[in-house]
Amino acid sequence: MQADIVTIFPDYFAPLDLSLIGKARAAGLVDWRVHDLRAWTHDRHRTVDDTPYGGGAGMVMKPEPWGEAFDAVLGRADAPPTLVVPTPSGEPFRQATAHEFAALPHLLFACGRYEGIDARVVEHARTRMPVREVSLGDYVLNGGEVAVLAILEAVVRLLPGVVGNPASLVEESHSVAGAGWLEYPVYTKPLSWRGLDVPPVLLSGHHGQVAAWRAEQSLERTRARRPDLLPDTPPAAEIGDAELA
Ligand SMILES: COc1cccc(Cn2ccc3ccc(-c4cc(N)[nH]n4)cc32)c1
Repeated sequence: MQADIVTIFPDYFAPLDLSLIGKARAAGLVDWRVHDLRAWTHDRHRTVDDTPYGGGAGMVMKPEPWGEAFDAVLGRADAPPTLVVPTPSGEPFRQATAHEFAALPHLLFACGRYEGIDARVVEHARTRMPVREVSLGDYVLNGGEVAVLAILEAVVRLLPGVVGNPASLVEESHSVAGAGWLEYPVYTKPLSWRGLDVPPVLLSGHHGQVAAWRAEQSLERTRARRPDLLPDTPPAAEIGDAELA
């Protein structure tokens, strides 16, 4: 997979060379290039923003540098990349989205700042490449860089050969392979820690009983914390009331 990242804060992506994602790059499983948007400015102050038409607080990112940055990336690409634009108004980025992105050969990430990017940038981009505007959640960041770091980690770890034990990708929370329930609690040595013991079932050696316990734990957690993932099951509090009734 090839990823191009356009940002006014290229140093944000230095951490990518650490950890698993860095190893994936060294193994040739993914390559990314970080581009400073200001490379496509032509004024003395390397201006990337201006005041919003229609008034309002803050500044908006000018379209010209973005257009030239995309021209440069497209000009070097054999086929158009998919443009990924983090924004509070995007479609929710979920595990299923990560799987979709992991199947794509080339991603181009646009990291906005200020109050966002002039809308014509995405409008024009749609005439020459697929575009996905994605939100990481219902909260507002100051820019797209943190979102791209999260998206890249979620996507690259799904690439074949990146994660040591592919089986560990199957049981995960929100995994599309599983029921999409939340992760069950995990334990390791010591057996007892500060008066807290490992659940005995996990020491039983009965794989069926362990699997059943883990499924129940996942379901219980999902009901309590994410009833939205079980659309036809009311939240735990209501279940308690119903059982008491
Ligand atoms: C565009 O509308 C905005 C309204 C108020 C602030 C900002 C700040 N901002 C600039 C670029 C940018 C890119 C992504 C995000 C973002 C994504 C998620 N899930 N939360 N926040 C926020 C961004 C933008």
